[in-house]
Amino acid sequence: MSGPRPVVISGPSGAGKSTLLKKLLKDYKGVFGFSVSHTTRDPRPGEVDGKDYHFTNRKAMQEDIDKGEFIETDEFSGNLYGTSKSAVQDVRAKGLICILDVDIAGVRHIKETNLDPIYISIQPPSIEVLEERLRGRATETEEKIQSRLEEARTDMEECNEPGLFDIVIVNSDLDEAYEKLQSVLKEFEKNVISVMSR
Ligand SMILES: Nc1ncnc2c1ncn2[C@@H]1O[C@H](COP(=O)(O)OP(=O)(O)OP(=O)(O)O)[C@@H](O)[C@H]1O
Ligand SMILES: Nc1nc2c(ncn2[C@@H]2O[C@H](COP(=O)(O)O)[C@@H](O)[C@H]2O)c(=O)[nH]1
Repeated sequence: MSGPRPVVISGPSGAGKSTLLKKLLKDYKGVFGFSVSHTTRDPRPGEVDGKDYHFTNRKAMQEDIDKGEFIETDEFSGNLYGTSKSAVQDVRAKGLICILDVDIAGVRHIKETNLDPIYISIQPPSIEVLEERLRGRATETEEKIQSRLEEARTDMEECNEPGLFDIVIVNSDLDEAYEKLQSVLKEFEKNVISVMSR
């Protein structure tokens, strides 16, 4: 694919990916665009269909998967998630750098495609802090918190696997993590340095 390299952001649920991405997308309007994933989970209060996710059901999503409309999909904590080809194309058609937020299985699936993105993992400082953040967000049932923590343990172990990520950013202090994210993007996306530095 031509154009600037997309950016894949991954990391445990609750590590702070959306918080960092929302800030980046707001601060760099006209530079980055978000690939809106599909999911079968219910919307959280404040989430907007078509902006945060394309909220769907399993039958409809499976039909679209069978038609070959997805780059990658994964089952995460009891729900299906996936990146459609059109989600990425829509962003790229606008000339924006496409940002994808996917779990670690999604990272592995994308590695088998020709997308050729930059891979960034956002990690929490510890599983205890992650649990506090997930509980503090107050969006999950106890059962879902436990399932997300289980997925997180695997993610935290696997994120340092050689060659899997270009960079792992530990999100302890939000401002520091955001600084690091910006500097990593400026380094990798040399063609947009001037735009980002304005
Ligand atoms: N550095 C930080 N310090 C303290 N709290 C943080 C920090 N970063 C994020 N948070 C808070 O942690 C919670 C989880 O953050 P966020 O929703 O961005 O995580 P996420 O990685 O996008 O999770 P998910 O994958 O489930 O969407 C939010 O309530 C957010 O405000
Ligand atoms: N493989 C994919 N994973 C995705 C996609 N969109 C989001 N995600 C990941 O799901 C979990 C949970 O997200 P939440 O919004 O329910 O908290 C998180 O790790 C996301 O990164 C996708 O299209 N493909």
